[in-house]
Amino acid sequence: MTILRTPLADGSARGIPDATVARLPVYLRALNALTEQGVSTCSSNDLAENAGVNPAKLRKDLSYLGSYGTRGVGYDVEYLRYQIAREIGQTQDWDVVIVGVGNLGSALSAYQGFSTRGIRVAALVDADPKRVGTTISGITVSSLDDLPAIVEERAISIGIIATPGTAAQEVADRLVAAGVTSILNFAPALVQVPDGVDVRKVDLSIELQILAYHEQRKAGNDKVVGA
Ligand SMILES: NC(=O)c1ccc[n+]([C@@H]2O[C@H](COP(=O)([O-])OP(=O)(O)OC[C@H]3O[C@@H](n4cnc5c(N)ncnc54)[C@H](O)[C@@H]3O)[C@@H](O)[C@H]2O)c1
Repeated sequence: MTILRTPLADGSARGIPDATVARLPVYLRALNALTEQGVSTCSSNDLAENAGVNPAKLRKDLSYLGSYGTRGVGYDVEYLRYQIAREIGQTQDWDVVIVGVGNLGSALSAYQGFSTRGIRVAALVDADPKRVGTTISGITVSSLDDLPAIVEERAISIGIIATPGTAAQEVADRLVAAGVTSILNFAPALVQVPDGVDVRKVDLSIELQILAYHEQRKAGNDKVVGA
């Protein structure tokens, strides 16, 4: 039996390209589904099909983890789940703080799907005195001034910005000063952070614009076909 092992580039998550890291949760979801179906081993083709990616891309992605496929047998589903979960930090729970609990922040705090990914909304913070002290999704909203104490007490390293764009930089600065080292920014503003702090920006309007672009092209193509 030949064990196929590809060594890690540098043995750390930093050695894995961002695009691969972004696909790892998709593989994990596909592996979870296979486990639920009672499947214990799977080929890269099966896993790729379940994950909706090209098999060559999947094999390349898994090679960054040190792929543990067995020739003729495939991947051990349970072990691969463990490997991916470990790589993306899902073997431990991560407490996050949401800053800005208006429409979006409240909705995010109520979302049940984070917990299955090891993400726990541990604290809610807002600048509006009318919101501070209220309870949303079972969590009492704290004042922005309490952010350093909250981050320290709960050992929070991830913060979500759901404030208006005009407040985003100030909030990012406060999160970083409090000790947060990863930020998910929903506000429509770019924020500057020091080295060592990771920021990811989510912009649903850009995603929708991309779909609108494809719709426009489809409509254009239809015209050409129909002409
Ligand atoms: N990225 C996306 O895809 C996406 C989608 C929807 C909304 N948004 C953005 O998310 C943000 C929130 O949207 P919303 O509809 O929830 O707005 P909202 O007005 O309902 O809520 C904003 C909240 O932020 C609080 N806030 C303002 N300044 C603050 C500060 N300095 N510190 C802490 N809290 C502060 C306000 O008190 C309020 O509770 C906006 O910037 C909006 O543009 C992004």
